[in-house]
Amino acid sequence: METALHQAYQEELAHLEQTIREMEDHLARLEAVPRYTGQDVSEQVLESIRETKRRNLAQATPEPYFGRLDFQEEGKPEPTPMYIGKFGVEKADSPELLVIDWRAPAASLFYSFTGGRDAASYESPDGTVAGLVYLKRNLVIRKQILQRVVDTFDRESDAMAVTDEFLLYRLGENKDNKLRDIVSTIQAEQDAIIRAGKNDALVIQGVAGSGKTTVALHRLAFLLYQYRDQVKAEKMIIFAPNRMFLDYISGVLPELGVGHIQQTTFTDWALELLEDEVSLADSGERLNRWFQVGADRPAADDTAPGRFKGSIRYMHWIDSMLRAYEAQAVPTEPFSPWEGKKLPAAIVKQWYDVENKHEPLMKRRERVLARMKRWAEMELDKVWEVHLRKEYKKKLTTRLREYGKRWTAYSPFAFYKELFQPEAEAAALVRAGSDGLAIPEPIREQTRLLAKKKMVQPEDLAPLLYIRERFHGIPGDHRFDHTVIDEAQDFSPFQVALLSHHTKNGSFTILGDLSQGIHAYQGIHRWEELLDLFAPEQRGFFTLNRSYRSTTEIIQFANSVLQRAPEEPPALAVPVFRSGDEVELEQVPGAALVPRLVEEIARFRAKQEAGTLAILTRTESGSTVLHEALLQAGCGQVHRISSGQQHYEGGVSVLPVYMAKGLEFDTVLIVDVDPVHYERTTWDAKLLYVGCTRALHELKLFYETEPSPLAFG
Ligand SMILES: Nc1ncnc2c1ncn2[C@@H]1O[C@H](COP(=O)(O)OP(=O)(O)OP(=O)(O)O)[C@@H](O)[C@H]1O
Repeated sequence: METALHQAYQEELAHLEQTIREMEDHLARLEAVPRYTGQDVSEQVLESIRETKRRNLAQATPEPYFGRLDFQEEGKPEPTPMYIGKFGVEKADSPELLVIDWRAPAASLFYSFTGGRDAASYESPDGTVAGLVYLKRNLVIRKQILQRVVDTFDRESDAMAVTDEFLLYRLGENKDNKLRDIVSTIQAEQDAIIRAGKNDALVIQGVAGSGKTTVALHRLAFLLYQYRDQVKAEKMIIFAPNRMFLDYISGVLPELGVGHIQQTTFTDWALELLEDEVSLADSGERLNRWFQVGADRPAADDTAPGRFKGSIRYMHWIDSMLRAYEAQAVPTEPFSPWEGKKLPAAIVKQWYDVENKHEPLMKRRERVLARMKRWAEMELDKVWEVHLRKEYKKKLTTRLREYGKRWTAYSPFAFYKELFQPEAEAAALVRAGSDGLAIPEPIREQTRLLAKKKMVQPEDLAPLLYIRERFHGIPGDHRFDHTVIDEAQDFSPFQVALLSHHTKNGSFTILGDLSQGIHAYQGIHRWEELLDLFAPEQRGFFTLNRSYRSTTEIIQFANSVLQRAPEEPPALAVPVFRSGDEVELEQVPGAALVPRLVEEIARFRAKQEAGTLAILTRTESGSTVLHEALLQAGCGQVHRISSGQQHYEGGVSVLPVYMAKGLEFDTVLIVDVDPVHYERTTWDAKLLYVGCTRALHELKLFYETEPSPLAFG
């Protein structure tokens, strides 16, 4: 065994040296060709090909590949080794490949092959390619140095079967403050999602730590490779829950050689499209209200403003209001540009209802008014008396302006605001098309009060954009080639329906976890709420149940939290077998908590590779107080993460548990795990579950007198 490993290492060392020599030689030759800056189109194309090769070679040389697969295609005399890396690299003087891009069809076998002696196959543009796998090997190369060779399958050896050894080695590493790519260890169930076709709306329910975010980012890189003639990076967009999270994931795409993909939050995107006509009511205050401890917390049912205004029923209500406006907008009197001349109202209506029917509402208005002007000018040309013509022209301008005023042009916000006014006009609109939906009085009142200050809540943004779309349309070139929605359990059906209008061909990756639905006052409660927005043949539903982030002990503990909740959990995470320390639930009297945490931080910092540690509090005010106390206790640099945070610094952080969603830390310490802060409710169970599943290697929970019923018993 030892000898075999040694031989494999020597063989790979020689191959690596040879590959690097060839790559460096190739790069030197390309660098020697002077950059073409002239106007000849074919020369420009050749230069751009050379430039891509230069870039790929420069990016690939430090770590040219991470995997090797020996595959004997049916009909071929012997197996051929394929080396798989982040970037495809050709030989200098032939189109033969030194390294295959991980996204290429042949490379898919490296991920989908999970062992066994039977024939394996992959799909290529020319059809299915079948054959036998002889060897699957993982290689770790850092800065051109071969660090590790691990065979996960060897047909020649009886001792070997596919194991997770290499995956476990990668998972055991400490993390810094950024999410990383996983190209070398993508698992078969993740690969199926990454390589799914472009024109499907994929909805992925994945347990905490199952790699949803990571998989979505790899999928973008795949789509850009596979459909390079149809999709452009700058036409793809990722929606993430907050700016700090965007900062946290910002490293993955550049690592995969992909740039220029738009990354935003729904709020930022919407406010920009609305040209900042409105501002958002204080989001920190809103979070504090929803995440407060005790009986005053509002119910997260369908009457919660976010659920109500995020529903498709509400979208239909807005629709009916727009229809009412459409029906009533055109003045009913004829247009008279001057005495004695009339354009019958029926003709104006005909121009509006028939000729411009397919235009958005405000464009229709503009077009009809322009048409009326043209009609009047033509009539004016028939007037021969010069003095009358002059007089009529003046009148025409004034009367057209007055007519235009009677035909109200709204901005999206002005229109939306009207819908909540008790006054006559809104009442008329309501009568004309309310479709029976009664807006609960508290919601109406709150919307009205905020609107007076030109403010809205996050759940008003989708309706506002919807109105904007109906008023002005969405230009074709403003639509996205692909849209990713991360933490989609916090999105409303209205938001997703709206985004589907902004996305070509229903090309979506929508991912989330219902067990982490801690914003249930605005998000979905079942995936069907989103799936039903897409035609059955155009959607796909995937589940990821294996959790890669945390140790077995942590996952088992987190699962037990969900199981102690009153409601049955949707799906429990299955840990990858990576064992670590037991989860600790520790009683610490109030005054002793800060010294105890200081001790934990010191112990953590003393480790060779310290990584990241988070202390999770139940509320934002709790983290402010604790952060201050830790600083007072001389704990050194500790970051406090609050809502509105832009960057994630790593190191030691104190934050409310709901802000930790999507992030991960080597060590997690959760305080106040008692019956007051974490009651036996489904909601609190989800919160505590989110907290526990942030930990990669170590999890400790603290309580003062009695542990939370969700953590014990
Ligand atoms: N195939 C894999 N190989 C190595 N690491 C992986 C793999 N899949 C996931 N991971 C790691 O697991 C961790 C969790 O990944 P990620 O944050 O994408 O999961 P998630 O499902 O979005 O999590 P959550 O819902 O809890 O926020 C990351 O550290 C990621 O690198």
